[in-house]
Amino acid sequence: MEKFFSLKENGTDIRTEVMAGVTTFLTMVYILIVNPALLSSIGIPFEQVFMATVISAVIGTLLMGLVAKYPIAIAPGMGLNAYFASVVGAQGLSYQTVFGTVFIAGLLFLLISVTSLRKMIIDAIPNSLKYGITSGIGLFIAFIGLKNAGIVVPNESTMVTLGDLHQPGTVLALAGLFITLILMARNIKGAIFIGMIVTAVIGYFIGLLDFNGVLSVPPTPVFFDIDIAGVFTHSLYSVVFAFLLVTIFDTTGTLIGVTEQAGLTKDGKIPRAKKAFLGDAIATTVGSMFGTSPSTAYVESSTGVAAGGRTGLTATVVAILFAASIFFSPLISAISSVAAITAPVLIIVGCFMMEGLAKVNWKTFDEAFPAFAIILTMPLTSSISTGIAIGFITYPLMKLFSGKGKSVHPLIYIFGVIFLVQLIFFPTH
Ligand SMILES: Nc1nc2[nH]cnc2c(=O)[nH]1
Repeated sequence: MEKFFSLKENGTDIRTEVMAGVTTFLTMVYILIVNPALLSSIGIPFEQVFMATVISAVIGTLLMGLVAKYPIAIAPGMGLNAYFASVVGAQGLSYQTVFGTVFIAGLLFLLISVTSLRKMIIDAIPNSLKYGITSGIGLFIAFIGLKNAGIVVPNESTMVTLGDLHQPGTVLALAGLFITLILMARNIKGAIFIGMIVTAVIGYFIGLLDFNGVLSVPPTPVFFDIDIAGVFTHSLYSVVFAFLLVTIFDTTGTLIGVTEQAGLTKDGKIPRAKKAFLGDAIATTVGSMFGTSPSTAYVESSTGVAAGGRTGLTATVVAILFAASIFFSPLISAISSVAAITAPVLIIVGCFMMEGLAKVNWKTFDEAFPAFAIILTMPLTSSISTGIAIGFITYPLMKLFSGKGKSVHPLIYIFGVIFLVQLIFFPTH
């Protein structure tokens, strides 16, 4: 094991790596609760999503640990699951058809990962768009958290307003949010997970949470409940594109951030980037076949790195813990059914995703405005793909008008025209 993971070379040992793996697992295990909660709200059977979430997290994270050998975990991303749900709800599409879009995005991602297109796309996309998109998703999921908790409600004249803070569910969500924030401010490992459990215990005693047991035989996974032809009959190309772009940007940004933090980059580059991308692409494709939205490298991996994790052993430990979770479906199912328990997580993870805004050059207006336009429109239109489109349209336009048109990669102009045509003539979600 020492040799396989080059533990000594990376200045680490088995004990540190195991502790780092446990830390990362504790910070991201909420996804096993929140992902089925979000996706079952649009009709996908809870147990199908639960098993699909475990399967994609285990496959993606194992590939990251054993093949790419990074202390980085992969699982279905927050934001993309919410976007998935909004596409199904808004257009009356079946979830099987939207799984078809994830499947095609996964295959394209596989193709891009093994060719030079990967580098070209990553190099061509400016920081304002890359980080604007991740941050916009952060606001988008935080808004969903606020709505689910009843903290923000519809209003005729202002569209949204503050909800009734006396409702039991809203009070529980606020209590859960503050408990988790206190744990995070105290740097407690697994603060999000512990916060959810404490909120669930309070919820149980005040009668908002019902559960029948903790352990059971794992549910049977559902395989290939998917409609690929529907993607073409409904022309869902912009949805495929949104899934594809977001997974590529998100994984790139997270890989750069976490490998830099771990001191694993070489001359500013990520060694074995191709293998890491392949891990994510495979997890996304397999996930769509079992029933979940696209997977991505998790920012929460930074907690394991902070605990000393430097090698693929950390990720392997995370994968083993995810695999062991399949026996806890009754407990997870009960917790997922109470929005007040999952809403604080959506709000807090939303904050994590805003981190990239620091990398946008706010002093240069033609860089700042496209990023601003993305983070403004994503939550307000409840659409990640609309936010991406607005970013890709405004960026080259701003550069052209400010006389810097030549500094923009031709690919961005092509994307800009495609998004403009799509937004005007084929508005999907
Ligand atoms: N980078 C990243 N980390 C996450 N953690 C939870 N969801 C996400 C996501 O969508 N992207």
